[in-house]
Amino acid sequence: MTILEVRNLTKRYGEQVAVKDLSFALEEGTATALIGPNGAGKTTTLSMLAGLLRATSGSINWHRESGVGFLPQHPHFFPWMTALEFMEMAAKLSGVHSKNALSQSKKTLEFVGLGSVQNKKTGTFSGGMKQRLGLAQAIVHEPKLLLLDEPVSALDPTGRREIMDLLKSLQPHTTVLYSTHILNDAEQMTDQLLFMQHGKLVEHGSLGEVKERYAEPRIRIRFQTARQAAVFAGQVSWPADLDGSAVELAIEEEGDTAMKKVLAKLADTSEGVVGVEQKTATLEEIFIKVAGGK
Ligand SMILES: Nc1ncnc2c1ncn2[C@@H]1O[C@H](COP(=O)(O)OP(=O)(O)OP(=O)(O)O)[C@@H](O)[C@H]1O
Repeated sequence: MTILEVRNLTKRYGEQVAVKDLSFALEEGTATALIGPNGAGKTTTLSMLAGLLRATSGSINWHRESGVGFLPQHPHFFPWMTALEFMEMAAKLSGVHSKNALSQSKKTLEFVGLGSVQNKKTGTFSGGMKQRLGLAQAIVHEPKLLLLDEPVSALDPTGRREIMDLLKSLQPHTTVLYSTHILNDAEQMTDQLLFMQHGKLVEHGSLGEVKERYAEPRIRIRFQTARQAAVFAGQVSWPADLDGSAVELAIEEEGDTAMKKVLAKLADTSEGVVGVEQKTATLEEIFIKVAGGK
């Protein structure tokens, strides 16, 4: 079921078009990563979806009764409040009945790993703790749709992994749309990729679909020594790039065929092979290609 549908969404600031003719849909229970270079229009898009910014034109349709949670890129916490006080306030503002606000806040703080510091002032919190608190305030009312603007970009790798794991554990009950600069994280949790540039959607699809579109089939063969690699590169008829003691072959053939041919060639002539692998483009490589090419 489609939980949110965006059609021809546009936001102008005077002459500047921050978001242009953006259309996409979110299916219930899925995770969508919104990626794109600085200034692409990600924050503007999420702010319009969260209802904080009025669109210049276009439409946003979603089931309002399912509830929406929003984590802004730079959430503001009142430093003199304890985490629990802040959460109770956030819970009430999000429509949690006041008699349930305390218990719901405690439960959510526990869920994001802040249970033991619930009575500490938020002003004393580290970046990672603040990010967890930001996530907690976004989910305290158990929304069906969660919008997160750069939920992990300010964190170290451990913190990022923890937050991503928390987000994954919300699925499939929650539909998540999040922007990120950390493409490795986007690869970990995404059913759909939306790639924005200059306010426009320039690529979208599942991770597999996008990868396939940009895949340049290559086979990488690692040798014990650079000399062995060079000898092999000189013997093959395919385009070959040397990379230290490895050779990368660009072979434009269907799936297994290329690999079979390479293995046959290796069995014939080569010494010192320590590994053979089919390479697929990483999201980072695709990002650079898309961002550089348009
Ligand atoms: N209030 C504003 N007034 C004028 N222009 C704005 C305003 N807010 C954003 N913009 C412009 O709109 C464009 C999109 O900005 P936005 O913050 O949405 O990008 P972003 O993809 O979130 O970037 P980042 O990854 O750096 O957060 C940028 O060119 C920005 O300068």
